Amino acid sequence: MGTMTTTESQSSVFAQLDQVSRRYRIPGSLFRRGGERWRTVLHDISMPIDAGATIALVGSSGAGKTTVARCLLALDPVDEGSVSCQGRPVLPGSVRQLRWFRQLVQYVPQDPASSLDPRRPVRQLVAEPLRRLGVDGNHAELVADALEQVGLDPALAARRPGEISGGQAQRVAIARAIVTRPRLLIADEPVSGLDLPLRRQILEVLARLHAEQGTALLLVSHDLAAVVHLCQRVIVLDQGRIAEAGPTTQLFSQPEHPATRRLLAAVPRLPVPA
Ligand SMILES: Nc1ncnc2c1ncn2[C@@H]1O[C@H](COP(=O)(O)OP(=O)(O)OP(=O)(O)O)[C@@H](O)[C@H]1O
Repeated sequence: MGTMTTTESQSSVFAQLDQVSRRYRIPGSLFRRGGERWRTVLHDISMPIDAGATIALVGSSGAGKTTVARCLLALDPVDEGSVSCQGRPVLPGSVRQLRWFRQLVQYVPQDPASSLDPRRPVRQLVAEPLRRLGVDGNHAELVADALEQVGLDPALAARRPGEISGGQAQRVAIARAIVTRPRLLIADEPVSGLDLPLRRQILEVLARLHAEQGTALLLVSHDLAAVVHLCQRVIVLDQGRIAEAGPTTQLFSQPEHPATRRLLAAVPRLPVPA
């Protein structure tokens, strides 16, 4: 690595967290003698994401996965370190300041179906990022294209969230996230709470997006089978630190860190080559 020039080492990195720490003030602690108390939930996280990569972020509940995603999305500020995309710093800011970044990096939040405004038809819900970010082009065509990519019947565009199924709503949320044609999609537990056939459908949508559009994926998931199916690399978080990271097959067949072993022990029949 030491022999790499700066240009070479940066050429394939699309976005990254560099030595990021994040902490929260412990509620009520303002009134304690001796000042405020803080709890650090991310410690020194460095995470380069190459263009077109498929990366899973795994770890037990509370390990810090969603916080990493929110820092990377500039939804949360970082207390130390930095976030960048295409070599430009990314700081929480106004829609106008972050317009370039929001077009490139999109998010499917946890439980996306509940984040859809029930009063609006699918067509408007999917078009919303185009309007908000002031994206040029024919919005109706971009919406139709996004709906097609997630395998939704164009006839659904006129319906409201209450008139579609849970799996369809999940796909609407993904369509809304990909309508700006992002280069990185961050999906937080996109298949949790879905039954097996729906899980497969959603994973296929994400796999196709990567295969056909070259979109990089960062998947936050407890579902290690989904991780094996979709992601080339895995990052294991444990108590706010990176415990272990590497290619999925290698990491899951020869886990070194106890946190990785614990995760694997909870899934007896993971389809990983020995
Ligand atoms: N707004 C907040 N204020 C204080 N503490 C927070 C806040 N958000 C998260 N935390 C704490 O940060 C830690 C990491 O939370 P985070 O949601 O990132 O974990 P996670 O790995 O995504 O968990 P899960 O798998 O349960 O979603 C947890 O201990 C959580 O309680």
